[in-house]
Amino acid sequence: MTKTQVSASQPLFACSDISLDLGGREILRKISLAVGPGEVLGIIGPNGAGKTSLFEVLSGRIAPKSGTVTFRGKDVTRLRLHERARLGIGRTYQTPVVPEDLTVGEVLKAARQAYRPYLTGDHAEWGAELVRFKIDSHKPASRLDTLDRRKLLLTCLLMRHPPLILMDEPAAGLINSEVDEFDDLIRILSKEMNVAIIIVEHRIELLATIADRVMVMDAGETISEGALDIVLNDPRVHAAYFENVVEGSLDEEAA
Ligand SMILES: Nc1ncnc2c1ncn2[C@@H]1O[C@H](COP(=O)(O)OP(=O)(O)OP(=O)(O)O)[C@@H](O)[C@H]1O
Repeated sequence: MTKTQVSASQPLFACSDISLDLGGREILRKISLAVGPGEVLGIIGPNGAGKTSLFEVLSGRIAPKSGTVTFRGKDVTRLRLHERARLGIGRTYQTPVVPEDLTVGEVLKAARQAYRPYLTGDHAEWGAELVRFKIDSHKPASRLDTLDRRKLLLTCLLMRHPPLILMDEPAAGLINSEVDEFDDLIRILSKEMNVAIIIVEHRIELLATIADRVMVMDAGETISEGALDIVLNDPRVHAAYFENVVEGSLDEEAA
């Protein structure tokens, strides 16, 4: 049985007909998706397409106007962010915001104690090792650079072995050598540790190596979905990009 068949018959995580209004505007319209264990779904789309708003709904930060979100067959649409996090729905953000007043050790301790029963220091060390984060317990989190902020937050996430991670542009703000390290980690999580990943990512070359499927959004709707090479040749995808970004950039990225 292929991963696609698994996600179609028995998804780990899914949403169905999600619609969302914000500020009196329709932001999302009838979005549906599903992923199975270890499957990677890439989400692309021009600026303002609704990708981050969809993550707000999937992670539980914003309730949709209509539609359902399910995890392991259970309806979690009305569960809040921390309740979904406890179930194993992890999320990373475009901007890695850390608690400015806490030290690295205090952040890790708070993350361990957010779960019942409490996670141990071993769990934290395991997560840190996985992302190659050198724990300096007394260092204020506010003094970490972008890479280490991302690593600290991922350590907090990974220490509880989430079966699903929603990643919103995980390499934003990193320099090239740091990006490579992160891309390797994403591969390990999905391909070796069977973590399902839904990733908003503009870099076509990364999606070409990690994504099992890609979904393209524009103006709050899904306009194409399937294998990367298929969606990149979809006339609707070209139309969406050519109307929104510098002409030819999608072709250049795909080349
Ligand atoms: N709180 C809000 N109130 C009103 N409109 C909002 C709100 N948050 C987002 N929007 C609008 O929703 C639309 C989708 O925004 P969103 O950030 O989800 O898009 P995106 O695809 O993630 O874009 P980008 O690639 O630039 O991050 C945009 O037009 C944005 O202005």
